[in-house]
Amino acid sequence: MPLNHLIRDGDNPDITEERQKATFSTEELAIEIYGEPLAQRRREISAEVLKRPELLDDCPHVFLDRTTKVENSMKKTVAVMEKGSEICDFTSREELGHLVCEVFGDDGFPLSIHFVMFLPAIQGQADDEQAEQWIPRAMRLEFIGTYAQTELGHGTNLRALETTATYDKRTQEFILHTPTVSAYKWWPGNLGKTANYVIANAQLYIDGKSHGPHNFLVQIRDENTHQPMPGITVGDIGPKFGLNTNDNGFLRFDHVRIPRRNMLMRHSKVSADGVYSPPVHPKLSYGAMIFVRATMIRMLAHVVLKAATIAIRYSCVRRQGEIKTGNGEVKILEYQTQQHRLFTALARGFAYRLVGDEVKNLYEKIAEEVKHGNVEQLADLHALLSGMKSIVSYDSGKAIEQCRMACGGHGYSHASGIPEMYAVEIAGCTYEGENMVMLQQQARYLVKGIHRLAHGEELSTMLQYLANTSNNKFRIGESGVDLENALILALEYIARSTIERVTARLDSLQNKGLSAENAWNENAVELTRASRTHTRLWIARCFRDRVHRIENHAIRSALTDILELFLTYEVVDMSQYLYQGGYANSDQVAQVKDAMYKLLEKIRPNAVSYVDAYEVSDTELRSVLGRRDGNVYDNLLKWAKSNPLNRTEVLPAVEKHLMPMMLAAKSKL
Ligand SMILES: CCCCCCCCC/C=C/C(=O)SCCNC(=O)CCNC(=O)[C@H](O)C(C)(C)COP(=O)(O)OP(=O)(O)OC[C@H]1O[C@@H](n2cnc3c(N)ncnc32)[C@H](O)[C@@H]1OP(=O)(O)O
Ligand SMILES: Cc1cc2nc3c(=O)[nH]c(=O)nc-3n(C[C@H](O)[C@H](O)[C@H](O)COP(=O)(O)OP(=O)(O)OC[C@H]3O[C@@H](n4cnc5c(N)ncnc54)[C@H](O)[C@@H]3O)c2cc1C
Repeated sequence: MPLNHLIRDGDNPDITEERQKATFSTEELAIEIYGEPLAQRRREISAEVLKRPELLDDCPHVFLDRTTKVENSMKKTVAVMEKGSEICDFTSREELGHLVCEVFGDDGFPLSIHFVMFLPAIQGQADDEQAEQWIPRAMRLEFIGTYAQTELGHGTNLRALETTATYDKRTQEFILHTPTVSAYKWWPGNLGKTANYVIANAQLYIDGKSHGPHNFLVQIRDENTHQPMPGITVGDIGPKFGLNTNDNGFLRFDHVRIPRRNMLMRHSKVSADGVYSPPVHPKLSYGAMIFVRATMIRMLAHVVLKAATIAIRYSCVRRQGEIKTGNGEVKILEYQTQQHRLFTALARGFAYRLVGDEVKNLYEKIAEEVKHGNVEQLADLHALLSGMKSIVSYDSGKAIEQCRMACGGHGYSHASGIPEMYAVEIAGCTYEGENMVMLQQQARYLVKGIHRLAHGEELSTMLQYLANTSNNKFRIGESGVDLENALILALEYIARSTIERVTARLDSLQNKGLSAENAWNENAVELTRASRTHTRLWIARCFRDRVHRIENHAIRSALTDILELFLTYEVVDMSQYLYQGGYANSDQVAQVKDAMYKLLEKIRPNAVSYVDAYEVSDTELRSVLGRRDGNVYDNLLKWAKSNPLNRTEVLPAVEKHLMPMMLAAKSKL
């Protein structure tokens, strides 16, 4: 009985051959990733979706124009709401998330920001009475909401947002106003044509005094007619690099009045007579961003694993060139270069996915404490998430792009599915805090860590490695030191030495009289590097600990290969830092590379089984190259023929423009 559960009759023999080579059970690995009940429920949900044409696309959605894409997703939203509860448990985020991926793919859908930001903002920042008033209605979808924070002129620097919310004691209302063009809200997802309500972030003014940005619930469209409310100007911002099914929008408030109790008042309050009570932590109104930064790690990893699924499966059915002349053309996955770009992407996908679970759990624990007023761990969480969202969004983007290029010309076609995945995923470098800015948020925390250490103060668990100054020599190959430990210690050294070096430079510039701000800006690139090395270490350690906890021996062994590949790749990628301070020599770095190349060979026979175990259905994958059955060429031809440009043999535009030109050219002879 083969260990890979996806073998079927009629599949491309080249892919069946791969599946027969599996050395671990793909079903058991799926259970390790998703947990037993969910792994099964995901399959059942996928099977149910296939039976319901109203949940499926009539044609590949990349052939549709934007208006039709938006309409299509609205139509499917209604079908999901009507029939979805027969298919999945709506109270389970995981089940619902899977259903959404099957039905909508990556490109957005009308309720995405309602569920990802609007509801979480209310859940975290509304007081109990407000939550009781708004959440049940929002959950029943009596209205749709979004999160409107970014403005035309400011997204990063929240303290400079221009929208105002001025308290009018006389009527006990806030007046929401957009004073300039640059103060238009710009970008919020599903704002353009869908949402009835927004959580608007605006500068709170009471008696002429500013209290900084706060969140307010504002109705922008009538619940019955969907017409903009008085004082509201709203619309879609136009096509984007990706996410074109999403109607990201613009919004202007013209002295819009809302009741006092529409300010979200769990943490900050304004009494009827205009007395302001500040929150226990000044950044609690940033809670919805913290939530998304925590959850986006897994979403981004999911996209990497989908791209890896496509490129690895395709690389087993694509034959091109010979390794040994006369022996016939090989599957392109036999090339070491192909394995290197794809298996490292696979390793990053698994690492980010499993570490993403840990981040989510940590977030949930700290969010619960914050809800009860304990903000002790908020700074640690903010620093961690600032680094995580930056590293995972950027390195996932690189991995997806490698998967795309590894598919050659067909990777450039939308038939591969990867261009859209890349366009959606890479937005993660920008939204929820532009990466360079977020890396610097984390760098502040790291620099503080070095200063605390110098003053003999206690460090948080996350930073304790900064005190390990005896780790100053690469121990690869030493007896009693296994590969994993040597690599983790090397990553610790890289992070510690980078953070120490940049902190020393900052301190020295300030000692010479430069202001703290200028010294910071002069070192900003190095500070972002310090953040990156720290976060990559944190991911590596967290991934290692997760793999070590696996009880099933065969699965632990399968994921240990992936872990070791991940660690060797990370160390090789950052090896220039190992030479600083003489930690390692070039022979030792060559040893790491050799270990990495051996791991590529070891992973090769299981490559298809690793991605099969991640279990993304063909419906969700929306890729001709990544089909489970490996029957790529016939289906590429079908896909091309179904393209609307091929509906007529002679395109009306050819008749109208080119033919007259050519006829005229002939008549001149
Ligand atoms: C895959 C398909 C998916 C598809 C799904 C797609 C969904 C996408 C939806 C996207 C939605 C959005 O983008 S919504 C909009 C998101 N916007 C953003 O993320 C804006 C980014 N900007 C910010 O977060 C802020 O402005 C930031 C850069 C942090 C600076 O804020 P401030 O100026 O207020 O604060 P600073 O002076 O820098 O910092 C003062 C102190 O506060 C701390 N601090 C700052 N933020 C903090 C926070 N959140 N929690 C705790 N502490 C915080 C700092 O560490 C400092 O600590 P000390 O050092 O100790 O003093
Ligand atoms: C797909 C997508 C969906 C979005 N959805 C929403 C949404 O639902 N709701 C919402 O409110 N917003 C949303 N946004 C907006 C998003 O949050 C912002 O675009 C993001 O926070 C970046 O801000 P910005 O556009 O002002 O970039 P800028 O801050 O203008 O960045 C431009 C450049 O300036 C640099 N820079 C800026 N400040 C600094 C600094 N202090 N130090 C160093 N460099 C700096 C940046 O690194 C970057 O290179 C979305 C954006 C996208 C792309």
